[in-house]
Formats: sequence, structure tokens, C-alpha cells
Amino acid sequence: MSPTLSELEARAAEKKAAFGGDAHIVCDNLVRIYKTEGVEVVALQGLDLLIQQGELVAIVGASGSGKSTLLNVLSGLDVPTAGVARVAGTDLLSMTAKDRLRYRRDIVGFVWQQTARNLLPYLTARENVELPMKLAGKARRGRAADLLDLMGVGSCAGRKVPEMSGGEQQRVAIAVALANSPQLVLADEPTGELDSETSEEVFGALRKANGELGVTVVIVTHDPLVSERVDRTIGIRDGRTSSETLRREGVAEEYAVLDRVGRLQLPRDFMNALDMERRVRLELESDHIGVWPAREEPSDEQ
Ligand SMILES: Nc1ncnc2c1ncn2[C@@H]1O[C@H](COP(=O)(O)OP(=O)(O)OP(=O)(O)O)[C@@H](O)[C@H]1O
Repeated sequence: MSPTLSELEARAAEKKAAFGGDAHIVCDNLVRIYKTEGVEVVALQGLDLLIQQGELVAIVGASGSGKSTLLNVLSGLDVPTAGVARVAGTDLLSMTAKDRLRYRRDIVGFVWQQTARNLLPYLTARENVELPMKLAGKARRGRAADLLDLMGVGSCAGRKVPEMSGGEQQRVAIAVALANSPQLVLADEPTGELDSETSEEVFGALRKANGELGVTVVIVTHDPLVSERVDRTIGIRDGRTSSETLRREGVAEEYAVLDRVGRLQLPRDFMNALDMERRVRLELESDHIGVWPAREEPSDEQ
């Protein structure tokens, strides 16, 4: 028997209360507006995102779609204008300066595209990995060497940055990001400056961090070698999550993202194929919603 309207409403209300639930990363209606010289740029316009603990996801989108803004918010570098952003139970909008420092030191690790931004050139790989541990007052003997080994760059331990290749530097950078056992690693175009073979090694290292240490990994990337090999790829368009690709046992399925108020972006080619514009007719069926081009009725034009 199909559910009554009130039953459907009750179910929807239950789901709303649980939005985000115990997800590791929760963004709910996230807004980030930049104001420069009186001009406002809305970089994130009500972005919703849920990522579970231990996931490895890629974020893709055209230049200017808001990917770096999102990563800056999640890394605690930038404060959103409105909405909810929560990582591992930490509310990123209401953090004090002290909380922010602790969050950036203990909860989250980062890997940037520019290798120079990740490592101090006058220190060896081992010293680079030890530095965040020393700053946090929890240096542990042997941990730096273990992490470098795990990332496949144990042989670089005694080398300074200019004595390593770009791919080795990025793998050392991942070891640095992991130094204080963060719950989340954020990587912004980590393979952007590398050739495909080296990209493979860097992606492999991130996957190892995820698989063996259980750390949640979020990678912003333009690199298909990365985005087509994770279980979930999230597409961002105009400051909102618009699509998701899920991969199970090698089969990729594309989804549109339905936001909390019911908006979804229909793919442009679907709309063009059926000449849909301005309004569509919806019909609720027991297991799907039908979307049809609007009938041409004279009353429509009044
Ligand atoms: N500090 C800033 N001040 C003003 N506008 C900004 C600032 N940072 C980003 N923007 C604007 O916000 C929008 C989103 O930028 P963002 O850098 O997040 O995009 P992106 O998807 O990371 O792009 P790319 O792939 O080129 O790095 C753009 O219109 C950008 O110009």
C-alpha cells in the first residue's frame, strides 16, 4: 500500500532532523561572499555536502566554481559568511582563535599543489615531518621514519627538498600532513604539477593514507587519473554541489544532487534534448518523479 501524504511528511521531517547526523564533514547551506572594493562575489552559494569518516573523495568543477574556497573553509583558513560547516564535530564558524589553532594542528592536514608551500627547503624530509610534531609537543621517536616508509619515500629521509623529485616532495608532504595523526587530509591539486607516472605514485600514497590509517581524504583535482579512481567524485557548479559519480566494482553511476530545499540541477543536455525551459511538469509516482516539458496551453502564457 502506498504511504499517505502525512506519512510521507513525517518521514521527511525525520530525515531533516538527522541532516548530517554523525557525518565526518557536514556543510549545510554554506555561503561564502567575498567583498572587494564594494563588489561582492558569491563563491559558495548554499553548498550542501556530507562526507563520512574514512571516505576518499575527489572534488571537481570548472575554474571559479568554488573548490578552493570550500577547501580553505574546511582547512580552517577561511571563515564562511553563513551556513553550517562541521568537521569531526568541530563547528568551523564558531571556533575561537585558540580552537582554530588546535583544529589546524591536530584535526586536519593539508597538501597543496605548490610543493614549495608544503615543505621547508632547508630541512631534510625527516625534519620536515618532525616539525609539526615538535610544535604540537608530541614528537615520537621513529614516527617520521615510519610515515616516510609508508609513503614509499623512506630513502629520502636525510635529503633536503631540492635533492628530491617533485613526486617525492609531494609524498613527503603527505607524510608531513599525517604527522600529528589528523582525522582528515585535504589536498588541493596534489598532482597538478606532475607527469602521469609521478601522479600515480602521489595518488597511491594518498590512497594508502586512507586505506591503512583510516584518515578521511578529500582531493580537489582536475586530474582524471585521480577523479576517475575514487569511489565518489563530487561535482561543484556555481558554488553548489551539483552532481556525484559513485563507483562500485568498476561501474560508475552518475547522480544529480538534491539539496535540502529540493533543488536539483538537470544536466544541460537532458534539458536541450526535450526542449525544456522555464517550467516543467512533475508527477509523483510510487517510486520516482516524472519530469515532462510543460504542455503548450494558451493559459500558460497569461
Ligand atoms: N580572496 C578572494 N577575494 C575575492 N574573490 C575571490 C577570492 N577567492 C576566490 N574568489 C572568487 O570566488 C569564486 C570561486 O573561487 P575559487 O578559487 O574557490 O574557485 P576554484 O573552483 O577553486 O577555481 P580554480 O579551479 O581556478 O582554482 C571565483 O569567482 C573567485 O574569483
